[in-house]
Amino acid sequence: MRDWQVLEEVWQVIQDRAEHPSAESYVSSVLTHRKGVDKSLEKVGEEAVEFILAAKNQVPERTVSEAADLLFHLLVALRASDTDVADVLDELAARRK
Ligand SMILES: N=c1c2ncn([C@@H]3O[C@H](COP(=O)(O)OP(=O)(O)OP(=O)(O)O)[C@@H](O)[C@H]3O)c2ncn1[C@@H]1O[C@H](COP(=O)(O)O)[C@@H](O)[C@H]1O
Repeated sequence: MRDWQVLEEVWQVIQDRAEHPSAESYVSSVLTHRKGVDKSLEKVGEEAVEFILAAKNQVPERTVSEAADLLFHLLVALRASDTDVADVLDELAARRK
C-alpha cells in the first residue's frame, strides 16, 4: 500500500491498543508505561534525531526507515497526550492558502 490510508490504519490500531491493551502490543506498552506520556515523547525525540542524521548523511534507505519510525511514534505520542490526529489535520487544512 502506498497511499496516506496507511496512516489512518495505523492511527486506528493505536486507538484500539489504547482501548484494549494487550501484553504483546508494543503500542500498549508505550501507552501504559510507568513514565506516562514522557515515554512516547522520548521516542519522538530519539526518532527525530535519527531521521535528521540519516537525511543529513544522505542515506536514502535509513531516511525512509527513520521517517516511518518518526511518523509512527508521533501518532503514538498524539494519543498519549490525548490529542486527536483529526485536529492536527484540521490545523493543516486551515493553513492552506
Ligand atoms: N509501525 C510500528 C512500529 N515501528 C516501530 N515499532 C516498534 O518500536 C519499538 C522501538 O523501536 P526501537 O528501534 O526504538 O527499539 P528500542 O530502542 O529497543 O525500544 P525502546 O525500549 O526505546 O522503546 C520496536 O519494538 C519496534 O518494533 C513499531 N511497532 C508497531 N508499529 C505499528 O503499530 C501496530 C500495532 O503494533 P502492536 O502494538 O505491537 O500490536 C503494528 O501493526 C504496526 O502497524
